[in-house]
Amino acid sequence: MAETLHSRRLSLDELIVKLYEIEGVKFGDFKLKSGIQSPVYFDLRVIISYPELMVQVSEFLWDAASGQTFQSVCGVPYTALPLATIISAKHDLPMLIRRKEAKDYGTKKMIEGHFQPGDACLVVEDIVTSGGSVMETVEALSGVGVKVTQAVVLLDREQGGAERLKAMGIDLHSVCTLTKALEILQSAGKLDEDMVKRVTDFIAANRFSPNGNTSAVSQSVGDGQSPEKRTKKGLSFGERAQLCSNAVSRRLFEVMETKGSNLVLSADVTQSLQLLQLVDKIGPYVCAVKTHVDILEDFTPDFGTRLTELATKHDFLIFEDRKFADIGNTVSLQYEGGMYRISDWADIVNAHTVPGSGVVQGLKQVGQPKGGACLLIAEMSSAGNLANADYTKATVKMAEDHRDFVIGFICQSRLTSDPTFLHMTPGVQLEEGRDGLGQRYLTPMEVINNRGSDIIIVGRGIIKADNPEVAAKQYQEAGYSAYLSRLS
Ligand SMILES: O=c1ccn([C@@H]2O[C@H](COP(=O)(O)O)[C@@H](O)[C@H]2O)c(=O)[nH]1
Repeated sequence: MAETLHSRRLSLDELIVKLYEIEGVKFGDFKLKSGIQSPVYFDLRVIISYPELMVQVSEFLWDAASGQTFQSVCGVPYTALPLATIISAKHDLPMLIRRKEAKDYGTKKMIEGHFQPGDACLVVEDIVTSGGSVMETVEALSGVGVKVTQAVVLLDREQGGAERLKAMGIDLHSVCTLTKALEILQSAGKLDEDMVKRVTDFIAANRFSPNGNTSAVSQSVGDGQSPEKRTKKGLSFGERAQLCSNAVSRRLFEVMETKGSNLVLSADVTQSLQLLQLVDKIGPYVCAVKTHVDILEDFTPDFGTRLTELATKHDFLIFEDRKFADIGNTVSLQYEGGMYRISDWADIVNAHTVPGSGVVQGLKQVGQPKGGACLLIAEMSSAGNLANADYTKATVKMAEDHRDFVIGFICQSRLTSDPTFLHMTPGVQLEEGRDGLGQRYLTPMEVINNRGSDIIIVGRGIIKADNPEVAAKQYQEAGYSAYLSRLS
């Protein structure tokens, strides 16, 4: 009878060669999601077709995490889910599953499985690059009170992920590093010296800093520029998506990149049907739709579901501009309950910071388990508003202190160089000007290119146009070309 993998533990060298043979790792020229050209590409999803190999990988992972104590194990979806399942079954360690969906309607939870608050959980991942996916899972677990201080990965690409996780208090144990894998594959005659050098150079030039700051991310390969020049131009929305540990900001950046839109429609109309019809027309041009649900004269409980269906149809996020501004307990009730049940359908809400950080804590308690996120109002567009420089600075600090739930700002200019924070600016029209009630308008070019914001929020410039769809297209183009000119 042929020897099966079950009958004998593979050595690390054998494991890496096997992964190469099943094309879990490939060498050549690959365009990554971020647009970067890479000489190496990992697709460890293929291991699900090799059950015996999956068992071997799981045992390596288990050994790499040995010596730690956990009450549960949780795989980063999707590739690491079967690996965590095998560890759970073989070592009688209860498993938790993190739902990958950023949103949760109704009763579904973000974390499935039984646990006690304060339980320690081992997070399992197949590959770590920036550490973003591990952090996403850690945050979902932390949101329900499960502690994570240890994570284990099959392959560490050595691009700064371990350091970023360390900065968040998580020790990353790896079965193999990319350097070691290259060494093994070269000795096994699978790679020549030239390819090993190409990959090593690529990794050295593409590292993430522990805090994800733009200045420390050098993406010099692929466009022939020096890291310094590239840094000055800033990162693309796609590159910033990869740095986000919050699922909502990551998704928003991805939608912006994919749809070529940094336009948010402010759907300030007073009839539900009018709003839904408007959104159905404008949906293709926007990355998010902003609502003021309390101005609807005919609100019914199915409003959220209908808007959510349109969000799925046109691939945008929903931002309820509720501007919470009360003590934590009250805002948590306002967010979750009442007749609007905002936390059931809005991906993003926002808050004034005047009550202090309790407002964020109250919102986080409700929103985080449901996959929601929050923007802080750091500056306003209206004439004579009281948000002075100190207030704005304190707001930025509050966002930094709650970066697991706060994803950015409502503001009039860029407030921080941290590429994971989103900057959204209202008070935008194609011509500068004012309305009769103190609203001040800047142009997309001024807001995005000159002031460094990311997103334009446009209401009446679209809604009151003769043809809102044509206007939305114009704003989409104006906003996105201002962003592209900032990058070039
Ligand atoms: O500082 C702020 C904060 C929020 N808004 C909101 O944005 C829209 C702007 O609508 P326009 O018709 O484009 O003027 C509106 O919903 C405001 O509540 C803001 O304008 N300024």
